[in-house]
Amino acid sequence: MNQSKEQRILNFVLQNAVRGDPCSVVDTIDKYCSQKEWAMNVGNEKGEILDKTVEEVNPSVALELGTYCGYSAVRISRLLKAGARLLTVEFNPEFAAIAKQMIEFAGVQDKVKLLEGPSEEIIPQLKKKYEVDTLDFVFLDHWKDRYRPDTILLQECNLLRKGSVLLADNVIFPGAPDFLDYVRKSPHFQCTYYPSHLEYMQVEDAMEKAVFLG
Ligand SMILES: O=c1[nH]cnc2c(O)cc(-c3ccc(F)cc3)cc12
Ligand SMILES: [Mg+2]
Repeated sequence: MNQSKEQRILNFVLQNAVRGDPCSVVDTIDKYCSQKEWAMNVGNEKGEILDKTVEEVNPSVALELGTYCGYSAVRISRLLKAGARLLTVEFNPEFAAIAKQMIEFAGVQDKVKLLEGPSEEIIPQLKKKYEVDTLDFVFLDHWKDRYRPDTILLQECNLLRKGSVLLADNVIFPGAPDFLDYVRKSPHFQCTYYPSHLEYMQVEDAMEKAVFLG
């Protein structure tokens, strides 16, 4: 059975990156996806915006919606302080299986918990099943049509506190216009727009930061 693109990305990392070195895993994925096969990792340009936001927030508990191959899970978790954790949600079982191996190879498995299933089912379980009180940081990078409903669901589940930071990928391409409209019009969010480019391409894209005001 011929391999998936995601399996080829993982194999390239296993053969070319340094086990236990998250930066080498991130750099190796970027090398493969810029030179051989495009893939929907956040990439290095937007990844630097992600890094700066994570460093600014310095979260104890972070949530990622949309794990894919684990690129941003590795990127985020490499910046987390001792004892901090990242919960990452992936709906697609094939992607989750790849991400699990990627996370373990990078050596960040003790900081990352990979949750397989739809975000709308997992978010309501975070408090009781995953012992979350509130989330300090949320990276939205899953399906654009879920950004707005999942942001509302996070509020309904009391998972946000004054100062919780949401960062959304792809608000221009593929685009999440209903999410942008919602957070920018809501009195409960203070928004900042970060123009950038689609990963590995010269296409315009952007990230939106939305800080929950309580
Ligand atoms: O579906 C996506 N989830 C998360 N991130 C994405 C991302 O960064 C890019 C894209 C994407 C971009 C261009 C294209 F022609 C087709 C798909 C999709 C996702
Ligand atoms: Mg994305």
